[in-house]
Amino acid sequence: MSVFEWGSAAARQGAAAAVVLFWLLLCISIARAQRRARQGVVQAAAGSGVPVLVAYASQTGFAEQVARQTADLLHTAGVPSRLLALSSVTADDLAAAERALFIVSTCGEGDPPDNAAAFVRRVMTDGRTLPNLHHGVLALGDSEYRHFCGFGRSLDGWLAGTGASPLFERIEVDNANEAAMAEWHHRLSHLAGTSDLPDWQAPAWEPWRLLAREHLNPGSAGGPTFHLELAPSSGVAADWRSGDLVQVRAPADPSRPREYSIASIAADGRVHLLVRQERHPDGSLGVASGWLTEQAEVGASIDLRLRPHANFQLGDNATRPLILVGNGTGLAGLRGHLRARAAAGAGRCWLVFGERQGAFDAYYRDEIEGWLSSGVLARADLVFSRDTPQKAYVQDRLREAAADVKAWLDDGAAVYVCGSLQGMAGGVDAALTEIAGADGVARLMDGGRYRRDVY
Ligand SMILES: Cc1cc2nc3c(=O)[nH]c(=O)nc-3n(C[C@H](O)[C@H](O)[C@H](O)COP(=O)(O)O)c2cc1C
Repeated sequence: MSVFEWGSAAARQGAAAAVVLFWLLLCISIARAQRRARQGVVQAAAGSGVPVLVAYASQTGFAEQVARQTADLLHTAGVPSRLLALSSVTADDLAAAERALFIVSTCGEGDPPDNAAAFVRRVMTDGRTLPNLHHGVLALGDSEYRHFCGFGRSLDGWLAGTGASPLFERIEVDNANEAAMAEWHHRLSHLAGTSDLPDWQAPAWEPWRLLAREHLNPGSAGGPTFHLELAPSSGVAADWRSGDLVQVRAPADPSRPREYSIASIAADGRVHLLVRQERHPDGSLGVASGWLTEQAEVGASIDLRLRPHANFQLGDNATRPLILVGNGTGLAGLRGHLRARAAAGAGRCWLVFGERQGAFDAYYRDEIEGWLSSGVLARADLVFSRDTPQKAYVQDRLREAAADVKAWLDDGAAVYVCGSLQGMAGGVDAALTEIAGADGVARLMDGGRYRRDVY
């Protein structure tokens, strides 16, 4: 073997050893990186003991119900969680959380629910980055609206901009669609590290009996409006708070339940509803309103379930003065509160109600007059738009009575608005903003003194 050959063999062996060493180092570093990545995923899934933040923004209670059930399921699987209304989530909460689930609906026209307004104003403009946060978004909506899941989408976009990492792609739920809810359940199982979570339980439908129905406005220029009374067929007393809703399942379209505000209190023993009969341009009846007001006979069995509506209950406002504002069938939710106040015998109330013609559309007139004489109502303004040459609406009456509205608010009154989203809710909001200022309205909203059930 020549020196050259020996040298060349040694060089070859050295080179081979270097390649093997390099390859070994590469393998070790790949294995470490994979282990780190695996740990990261496992940590994001199983967590490090920091509770999972479950935040909800809900207008009529569905998102809140799903959020509660989500927190319960995580708890069952041994994953600690912290359930908060989005309105009370701060930027610090998000910075401290490692994992957060957002369950948010959309209302108005692609807008956030009222109880998300403070979060949008304070946190979504904070400019903070959240690189340590892993998040999941369940966006609840209804594809019949133009801005489907508008708020869920903008929240998700904002989270992406903060540098937070999605645990999974945003799930959009169209009108409580079961497949999307099953997907959410699947994601929760993954997050909890178990395939064994109890099933997702939609609240059960109960048979109720239609006991009475009265047409309240024959001769009106508006659609026929009915007072209905229902009781559980089981005979077992049902329980709810004033402000709550019912969902009704009509036989012609069981997949799309419709919601109605309850116009009575549990002590009445019956759910009262105020239902306008809808008619489509082709003359056909609305599916649920037609069923309730015409097709179902008195005595018929109606599938119904009660739905708590925390945003519209009296809650902390139980003894505050109340300004109750609404139009049309929105009187239902306000009547529930007035009956609750009559039963409790506490607090001043002022009703501002709008409809078309006093001669036909003054629903529950005797009861309202009774409340005025017994003192349950300190004041009632019934505003009939077609009775005066200058059409006037509830928002106009609030403006005319601005000094009194201000005095009531200064006395700590809460404002409850029930009825049409189109026209009325925006008009009332604008009038209140003129009277109390934008900051004043924001303070009312943040303090839970401005509640809306609008549709
Ligand atoms: C007045 C009103 C406005 C709504 N606007 C929208 C909308 O713009 N886009 C949408 O996807 N869903 C819209 N929805 C549907 C709700 O987001 C959907 O019913 C959701 O399940 C309600 O959840 P919540 O009870 O937690 O508020 C609206 C519902 C109501 C009552």
